[in-house]
Amino acid sequence: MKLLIDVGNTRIKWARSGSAGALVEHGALPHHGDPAQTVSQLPSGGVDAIWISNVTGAAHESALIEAMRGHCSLTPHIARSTGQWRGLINAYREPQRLGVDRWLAMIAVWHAQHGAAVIANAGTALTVDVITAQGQHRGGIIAAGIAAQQRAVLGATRFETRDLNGVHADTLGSDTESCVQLGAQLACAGAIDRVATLAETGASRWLTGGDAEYLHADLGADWQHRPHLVLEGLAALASPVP
Ligand SMILES: Nc1ncnc2c1ncn2[C@@H]1O[C@H](COP(=O)(O)OP(=O)(O)OP(=O)(O)O)[C@@H](O)[C@H]1O
Ligand SMILES: CC(C)(CO)[C@@H](O)C(=O)NCCC(=O)O
Repeated sequence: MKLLIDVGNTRIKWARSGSAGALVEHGALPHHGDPAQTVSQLPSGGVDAIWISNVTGAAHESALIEAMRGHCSLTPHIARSTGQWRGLINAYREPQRLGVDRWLAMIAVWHAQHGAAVIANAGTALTVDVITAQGQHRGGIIAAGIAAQQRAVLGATRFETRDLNGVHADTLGSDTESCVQLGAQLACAGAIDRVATLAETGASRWLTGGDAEYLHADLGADWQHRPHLVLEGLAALASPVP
């Protein structure tokens, strides 16, 4: 059994996968800035390999490796962005600078279907990437995610707001909180839609990340909500070459 771990800026998502690569169990935990401490809480029974995607930097990576050695007596494989993977070509001139979570989400989609695609990851940050039918990554965008959009507007202005938790706006806002909420939500949905116009006609559309479910309603039925794309990409990377 493999233990797959996606360390994001806010949360750790994890799953276990069997020999066929399917995810059989999964979960998510906030790490409060200390991912190494948090991974020590993950289930370790029956695990014979560990694969990690980490976007929190080199210092956390070293701590994560040590934590997993202590927790499972295994040295984890650390996923890296590379120039190509089984016909998928990275658009970055310096491929290793592409966030590994973006690369893994693209790998998951390319592994599932060799075709043109738009992949949006709505997490702490929002990223959207485009690949062609030939597997060429055209590039993408990085923007603030919904919560970061809200913090940005509240930090740059002086109006008073009440608690934004639990505020959901599905029509134009009629108080400060719903206006701020809808502004952040539509900034993300609008950016995703705009990037999608740059993709080939007929490109499949994929949505992942902690805010994906929430954005799905704004984006429409041609977007597939796949909550675990980064973990699916880790499972594909860990799979033997066919
Ligand atoms: N139970 C939850 N706890 C915390 N955030 C949640 C939860 N459910 C949904 N979210 C939303 O998910 C967002 C974080 O998404 P996700 O976990 O995909 O990000 P991340 O992987 O940590 O970030 P990134 O990939 O940008 O580094 C939060 O901003 C929040 O709006
Ligand atoms: C943009 C995030 C934070 C999204 O998780 C991550 O993919 C990352 O740290 N990327 C590195 C910068 C880049 O992708 O160009």
